[in-house]
Amino acid sequence: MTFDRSLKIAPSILAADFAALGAECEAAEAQGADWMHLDVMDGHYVPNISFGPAICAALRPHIRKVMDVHLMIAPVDPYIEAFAQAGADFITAHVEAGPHVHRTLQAIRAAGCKAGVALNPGTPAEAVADLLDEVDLLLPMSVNPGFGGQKFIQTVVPKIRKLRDMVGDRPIHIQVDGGIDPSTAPLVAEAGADVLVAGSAVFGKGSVDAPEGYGDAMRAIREACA
Ligand SMILES: O=C(CO)[C@@H](O)[C@H](O)COP(=O)(O)O
Ligand SMILES: [Fe+2]
Repeated sequence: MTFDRSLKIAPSILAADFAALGAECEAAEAQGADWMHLDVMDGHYVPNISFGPAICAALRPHIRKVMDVHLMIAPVDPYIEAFAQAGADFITAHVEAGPHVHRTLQAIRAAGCKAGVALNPGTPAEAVADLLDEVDLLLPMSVNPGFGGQKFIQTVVPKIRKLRDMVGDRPIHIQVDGGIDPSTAPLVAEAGADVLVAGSAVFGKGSVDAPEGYGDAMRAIREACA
């Protein structure tokens, strides 16, 4: 199958109604979401706690498309199998989260998942230069991880360009996460990102009872990038 470098929108359920997560995932997909982004936070690597593998497993039957799990946890390795068992398609770990990133990425692939590596806004693109053979996805963060609804950090734009050059023809997705909305999306898409994570810009615009707002929000992002 040819590698899909077209623009994809991955709503982050961090901004969804936690009391109705299954219905929220179904609503977002019905309204045009390409991937579903699940933010796992441990209160240690980041100063917030969200949910773990049990919630991901419970959501799997409600997600027909790509289940994209963003791990903001340290350590990572002891939990890879649990997220793979939960049904993750992509598992992304932070390059800053441990000393043996190669081992982590290889373990993700060995567990049958696609492997992603995330970089915090203060981490240079070069930090992943020696990892390109081990990854299916690069995630330069456009906010410091831990919370939704933060302001987009502009320095991610030249970093995306640099990562795009480094990737060349390799089948590696470039995902961006944090503060993505119709005003910031075109900047990152033009720089070379193909997967745009958006939390508040999608789930903040509707509800399970009024899901058309999600569709309008995703259309606005796509149109801004066209
Ligand atoms: O990983 C994270 C935050 O750490 C994200 O996935 C957020 O959930 C994005 O939220 P918005 O900035 O789009 O509201
Ligand atoms: Fe995320």
